[in-house]
Amino acid sequence: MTNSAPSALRPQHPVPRSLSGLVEEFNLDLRDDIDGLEVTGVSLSSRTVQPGDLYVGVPGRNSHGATFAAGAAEAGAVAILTDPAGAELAAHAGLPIVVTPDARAALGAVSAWIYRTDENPATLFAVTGTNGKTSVVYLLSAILNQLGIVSGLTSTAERRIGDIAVTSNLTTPEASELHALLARMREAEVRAVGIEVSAQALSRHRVDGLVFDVAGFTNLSHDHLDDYDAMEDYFQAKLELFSPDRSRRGVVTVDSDWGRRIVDECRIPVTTLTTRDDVDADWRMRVVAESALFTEFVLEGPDGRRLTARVPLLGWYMAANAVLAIVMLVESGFDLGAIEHALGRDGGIDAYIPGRAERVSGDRGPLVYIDYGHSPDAFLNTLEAIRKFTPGRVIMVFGADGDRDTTKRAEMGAIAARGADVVVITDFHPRFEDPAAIRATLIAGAREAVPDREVHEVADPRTAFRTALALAQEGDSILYAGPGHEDYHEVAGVKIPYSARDDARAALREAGWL
Ligand SMILES: CC(=O)N[C@H]1[C@@H](OP(=O)(O)OP(=O)(O)OC[C@H]2O[C@@H](n3ccc(=O)[nH]c3=O)[C@H](O)[C@@H]2O)O[C@H](CO)[C@@H](O)[C@@H]1O[C@H](C)C(=O)N[C@@H](C)C(=O)N[C@H](CCC(=O)O)C(=O)O
Ligand SMILES: Nc1ncnc2c1ncn2[C@@H]1O[C@H](COP(=O)(O)OP(=O)(O)OP(=O)(O)O)[C@@H](O)[C@H]1O
Repeated sequence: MTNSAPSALRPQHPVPRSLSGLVEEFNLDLRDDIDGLEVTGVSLSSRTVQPGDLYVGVPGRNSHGATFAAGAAEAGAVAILTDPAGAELAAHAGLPIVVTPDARAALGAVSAWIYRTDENPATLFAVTGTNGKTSVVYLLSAILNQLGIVSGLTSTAERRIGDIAVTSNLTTPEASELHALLARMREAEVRAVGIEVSAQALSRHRVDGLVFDVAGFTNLSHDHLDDYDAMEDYFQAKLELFSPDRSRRGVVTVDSDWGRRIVDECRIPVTTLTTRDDVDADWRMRVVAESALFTEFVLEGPDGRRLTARVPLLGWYMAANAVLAIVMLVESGFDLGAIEHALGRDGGIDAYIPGRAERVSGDRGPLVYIDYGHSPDAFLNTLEAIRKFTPGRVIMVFGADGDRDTTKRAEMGAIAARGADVVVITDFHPRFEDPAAIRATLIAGAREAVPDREVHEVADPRTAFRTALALAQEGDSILYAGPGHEDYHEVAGVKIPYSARDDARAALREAGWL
């Protein structure tokens, strides 16, 4: 069972720390009297302040956080930490002001100090890469549970401690939220944590104040070129995870040149992993059996070490994600034999990953998968995997994010047209963009790649899915890519409730397939 009431998980029994102690520890510039004041938490947003918090006001794209100091005071903040510009903006908010040159850069260490996350820390696993981060984090957590280790995770989908979960808004939380989560996990006696680390998190100080025990790399492909000028900048952002300030050791998938570059350019000890026959690596994975329901693999490593296991998931790449999780566990000190024993006893890795090639159809009718893939490479891999087990036609429903990397859209259209027999193009999160223009770019990409591909343009996602379903028969598969686990649709700044998983099930019932 899942409780999703609070929007963030914080320690339930925080131990107050003196504000003057904080000022002294970080050599902060004090502008007001703070004698006797204590802090029990830290928040980067006035909307999430809890009584006793230090409110941290940082400049953003839209506004300076210090503008919201009065709101933070009203919510119970005891003081504000900000930069000199923020100090002026917050001057009349009625909060004692503490100043540092770059408050965002200070946030990680300050949060670690307030929440004491360096005391008795759990083993920390970080996962980065364009695709597969969420999957690896869930696979890590599943294997840890099978080993009897209490674990926690933070992913694009949710932050989770055992049965308690909250929905995520960012892939990697801001440092204030991350340290609060780790403090809460310590209260729950969590001994190992899987943390999904985005490039943006590394560029924006979100994982500051932590050193990961093991960092894992999946792959790198075209995405986020709205946040980074070029693939090289995006790569450099990820490479930073493999530096001594960030991680003690690494496990790198070297299937791509990007992975090999991490090995060459990183400054920590790394172990390598491949799924390819033509690539050298310390560990090698081969798929030995697969179906629409599972993928079985053999993992071979140094000194003749070997493990056979299966994941209840579709596609070779899920086996690649699983072995990355396994080698990361081995690098942190777990015994491969013990892992094999635990997995063998349970018939494989007992993982459920919300919205990643998640099958929502039943025993009859077309197979329907809801997927979070929203990059060209994710489309390519998922389509290939589905094609393998589809005797009939593959029908793909998808759209593209508005206000995000526009340069990947034509390629997404092209890959869909090449990999599917029928393409239904719909709206995803148009945000503030014109949805018809986004659809037009996707359609142009599809038409240029395969001029005679059957393409339907259906703006409304509910109708789009029903259009696909009406075209499908027993033996066909429908891939609905994009929404994954999400439960909203973002249009012009408004989040409209919409769960593709629930809606697809409803449509299957209406059609008599469920
Ligand atoms: C580019 C980026 O990372 N932006 C993040 C950033 O926004 P920003 O600095 O522009 O903030 P802003 O809106 O100007 O506000 C300034 C400050 O005022 C505060 N504020 C604002 C309004 C208010 O009422 N009260 C208040 O206190 C804000 O909390 C913030 O601290 O700080 C905000 C608060 O934490 C984030 O919500 C926001 O993420 C936006 C939503 C975002 O879309 N980020 C994407 C690019 C992102 O980070 N994605 C990655 C990768 C995902 C993947 O791999 O696919 C991720 O890790 O999620
Ligand atoms: N190892 C992989 N290689 C290539 N594609 C993958 C891999 N793992 C997953 N994918 C594809 O990427 C999609 C997203 O997977 P996942 O959510 O695990 O990645 P992610 O890195 O967490 O993405 P995001 O940061 O956007 O959440 C999957 O549904 C699948 O289509």
